[in-house]
Amino acid sequence: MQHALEPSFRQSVDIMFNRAAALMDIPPGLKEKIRVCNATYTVRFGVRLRGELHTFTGYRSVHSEHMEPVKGGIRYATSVNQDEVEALAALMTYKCALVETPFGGSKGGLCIDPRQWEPHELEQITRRFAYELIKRDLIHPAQNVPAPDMGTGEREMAWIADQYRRMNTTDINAAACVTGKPTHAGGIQGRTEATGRGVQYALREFFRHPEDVAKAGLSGTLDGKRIIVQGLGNVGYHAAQFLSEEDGARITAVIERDGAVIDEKGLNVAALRLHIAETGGVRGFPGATFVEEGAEVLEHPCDILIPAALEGVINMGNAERVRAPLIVEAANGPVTAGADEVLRKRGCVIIPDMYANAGGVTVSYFEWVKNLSHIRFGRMQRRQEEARHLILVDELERLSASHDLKWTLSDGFKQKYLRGAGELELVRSGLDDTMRGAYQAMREVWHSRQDVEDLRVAAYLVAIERVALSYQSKGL
Ligand SMILES: NC(=O)c1ccc[n+]([C@@H]2O[C@H](COP(=O)([O-])OP(=O)(O)OC[C@H]3O[C@@H](n4cnc5c(N)ncnc54)[C@H](O)[C@@H]3O)[C@@H](O)[C@H]2O)c1
Repeated sequence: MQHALEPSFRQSVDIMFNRAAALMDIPPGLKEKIRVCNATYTVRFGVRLRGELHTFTGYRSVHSEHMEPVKGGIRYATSVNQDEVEALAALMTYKCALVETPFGGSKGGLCIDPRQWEPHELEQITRRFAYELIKRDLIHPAQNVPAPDMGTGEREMAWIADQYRRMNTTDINAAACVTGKPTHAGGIQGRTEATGRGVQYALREFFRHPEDVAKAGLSGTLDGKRIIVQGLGNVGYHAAQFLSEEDGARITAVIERDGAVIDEKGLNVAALRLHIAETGGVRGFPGATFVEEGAEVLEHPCDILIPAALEGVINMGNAERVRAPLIVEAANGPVTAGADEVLRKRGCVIIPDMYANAGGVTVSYFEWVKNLSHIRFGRMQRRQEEARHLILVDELERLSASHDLKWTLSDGFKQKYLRGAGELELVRSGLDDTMRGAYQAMREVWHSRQDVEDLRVAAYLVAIERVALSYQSKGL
């Protein structure tokens, strides 16, 4: 997706890293150690399908093991290559450090168009790929824990978990070898929508700071804001759905593979998703204007642009024409280093990928912890809550009796307080807390240092500092 003369995705990430690292007082050798990708494993394997042997190429990169396990999704797309996987693995290191999930960075990919294969064929391919990675501890609960990314979801994660279990029958922590599993197979509630939910929480947090909103030339709240979304997949769909349903934003355009649909009054996101599932694209969605050249819609006027599909879509070829004052990088690397500079000079505010899409890894962390603890997430907390509220209820009843008050506590009241927090509530509040905390960390750097121009450099500064501290305290 990069513009022909631009650096590659990995080089683009390096340029962004170096821009931040240049402002830091850490030894050059350590900066270099943090920047480079530790190792990339390439595998080519054959699977007999439809009477023929098909060879597939896959990768698993480990960017940084300053903390283990390392963490990062597995992508299925024909465009997957080593450069891309290494760039994505690097972003995982910085993302995990920024939101303080105790993981190093990793990423995997398989060169495949998943739409060309039947589910049972995909299962065979996924199990074979997983076998290759498990054999080398590149999938392992204590060493390397994948998750879904573009082209994969809970179905693929369930196959990977089962493959690991078959190959490690005595590992009691087998379920923690991968996150993003279905809830009935060791997953956690709220993981599927977590990245989109995180995008919503990131935007909410941004709009809680009028000073930051003004930097983008905007004002007010999310209510009524015009949003363009590219990619109505897992991340884009949930972000668009939550922002329109719960925050009053208008999704004025959606860009997909086959083109874009526009409706200034606001698209019905759920109906559009259904239309895509039924027809394979956005073309023909009732009541909306269809544009064949979808990418051009990235340049349409709006308040917020949310690229949620591929890297490099905002590049030197179109950056000058992108009119959104605020860009939220729901995808990884949607803005190239060159475009980043152009947009920055024009005053566009970018909420960077390593923060904006960190909701997925945050809730993956909760799932991993749940799997390792072998306790339903929220159960311990619920017991504590119950104990606290029982004391409260007792106290209130005692007080009302001792003061001869003419009321007693209703059963409904008692129920409400005795219910405690369920899994989904805990996941959501944990995610919200994480997104708020990480924003505050970035914001403090952004506002307190004259030499920090934007949120991206602020995010890198926070992340690199934490990784450096981890390496320094361990010794290399
Ligand atoms: N899934 C996660 O939890 C997660 C977490 C963090 C970051 N991300 C990042 O978010 C992005 C999207 O991931 P996802 O999981 O939503 O993938 P997905 O496969 O669920 O959805 C991707 C969507 O983009 C669309 N698309 C593909 N090519 C396009 C093009 N050229 N123009 C317009 N639309 C196009 C696809 O049709 C699909 O609807 C990726 O950059 C990924 O790395 C995903």
